[in-house]
Amino acid sequence: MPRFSPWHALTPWPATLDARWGPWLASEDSLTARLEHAMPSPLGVTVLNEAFERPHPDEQQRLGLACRRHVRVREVTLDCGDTPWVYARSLALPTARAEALLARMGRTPLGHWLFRQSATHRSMLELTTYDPLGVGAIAGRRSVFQHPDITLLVQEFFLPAMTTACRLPTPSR
Ligand SMILES: C=C(O[C@@H]1C=C(C(=O)O)C=C[C@H]1O)C(=O)O
Repeated sequence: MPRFSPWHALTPWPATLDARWGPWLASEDSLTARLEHAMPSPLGVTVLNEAFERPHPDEQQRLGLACRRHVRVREVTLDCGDTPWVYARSLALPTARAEALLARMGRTPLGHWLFRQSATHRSMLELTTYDPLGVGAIAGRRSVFQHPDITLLVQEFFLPAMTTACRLPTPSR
């Protein structure tokens, strides 16, 4: 995925995004659960990448890392049947507990685990809109989940198939 434009706080709401995006971008409940509710077919998880990699500079900064040391990266799409609706890139600080947790996650959405944990704290959400292929902008959001077992930066990008299926207006740049 090409790099995106800068991240912005949720407020003030960006002029590039119609207010109908609000429930998808600003809600703090589980996106997985929200998608499962909206999808006409069962939600699936396609694991694209699970690796030990250096974060991108903006990710390093958001995780508060002083240097670009390796972190655990998980990239998935959340699919409606065979069609990817959301691309998610999540980065965990590499601890034994985080490794163990992500190793057993596989095709289970992280949201199913995260939102069952009472000890989880979620940071403020941030938004971005960008046009990765020059064919129309997409919206993204990110936040950091803090749990005794894992510190996780979750970045979610809403793909055109979902925009169309949910009758949402295409973001502008
Ligand atoms: C954070 C959540 O989990 C979702 C599941 C993910 C995964 O399995 O890798 C990644 C990002 C999220 O969209 C959520 O449901 O809100």
